[in-house]
Amino acid sequence: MIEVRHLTKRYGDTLAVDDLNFTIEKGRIYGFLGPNGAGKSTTMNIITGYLASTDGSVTINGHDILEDAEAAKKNIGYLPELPPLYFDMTVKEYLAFAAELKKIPKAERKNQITRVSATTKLDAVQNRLIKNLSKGYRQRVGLAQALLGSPEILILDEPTVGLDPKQILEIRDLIKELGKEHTVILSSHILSEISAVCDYVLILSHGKLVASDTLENLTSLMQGQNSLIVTVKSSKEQLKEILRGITAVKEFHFMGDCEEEHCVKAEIKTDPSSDIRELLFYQLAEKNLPILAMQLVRLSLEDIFLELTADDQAAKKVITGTPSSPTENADDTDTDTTESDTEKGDNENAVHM
Ligand SMILES: Nc1ncnc2c1ncn2[C@@H]1O[C@H](COP(=O)(O)OP(=O)(O)OP(=O)(O)O)[C@@H](O)[C@H]1O
Repeated sequence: MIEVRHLTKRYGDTLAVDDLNFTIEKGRIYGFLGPNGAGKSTTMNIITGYLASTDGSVTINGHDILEDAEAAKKNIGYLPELPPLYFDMTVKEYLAFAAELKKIPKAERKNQITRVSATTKLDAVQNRLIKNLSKGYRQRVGLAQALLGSPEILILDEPTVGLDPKQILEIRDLIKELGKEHTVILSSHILSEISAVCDYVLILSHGKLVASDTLENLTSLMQGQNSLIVTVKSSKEQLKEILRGITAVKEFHFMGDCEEEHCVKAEIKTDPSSDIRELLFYQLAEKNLPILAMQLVRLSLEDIFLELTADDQAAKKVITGTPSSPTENADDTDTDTTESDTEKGDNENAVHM
């Protein structure tokens, strides 16, 4: 649907987009995520034909955005970070104006305006001046404008910036609805927004793509395994003996901050497909070793984002595509195979099975 190949953009000495390659497929909601200055807006402006690239190509449904701009742009509805609204127009006037600009045939304009107004719930404010609308409603007008011409793809640059919490939820729900009929690319630096709305995540850092995968795969790729933190009323030796007998346990280490007396706290890493909580409970119960706390830890998108966009990490880690290529993640894993009881740091006393 959209093919981005070797896309590069320089502003003078600033390399804003650095050899980007990715493909957008039909029917998904894509999250375009990255810290400020990562190159999200620049990439979106190039994909939508608002900005020329320094190098590389963007093809939309087979049409090159530079060589075949009109045909390519027909497939895209764009809501820029600052929507180009005319504040002295009413909603109805503005949508008529936008329909004309998009060269929608005159006979179809009225129907299309009625349709996009209903979708974005603008019916009640058709005759209001845009300057008198709330920011949430103005954003709906921007979305309605993007929907004119029934484009297959919607590109939304930070669509909830500056909205209040209620408006944010309304716009998110609207985007999810739109995702049923359109392929959506949504840029945001709000992680909860991407988690709540998107099926697929592209993470940019310093103009480079550092991750491209489903949210689910990203989590399991980054994590590689499940992590369980337990506090048990036992000695280290007793807990070690039990953990060594459970085949799904990949490694464990003792943590230094057990609050209770005569107890140990350990982090246990297991195969991602295994949940050892019940087995561990029964085995500890058999030995009369009470569990005081047990917590399954999963990586949040925030953890993944911070890891991938940390300056030194971005250069060396690239996660793309299927979950069957986790080797780039291997340097995450502590390969120390020696056993140690010292309680210095979390990874210094790791015991690998
Ligand atoms: N017109 C411009 N002239 C010079 N440098 C620019 C211009 N536009 C963007 N840049 C620079 O290019 C880099 C990428 O900017 P861009 O706006 O694409 O990032 P972004 O990820 O969208 O950030 P934000 O979330 O802050 O909008 C930044 O270093 C920015 O300062």
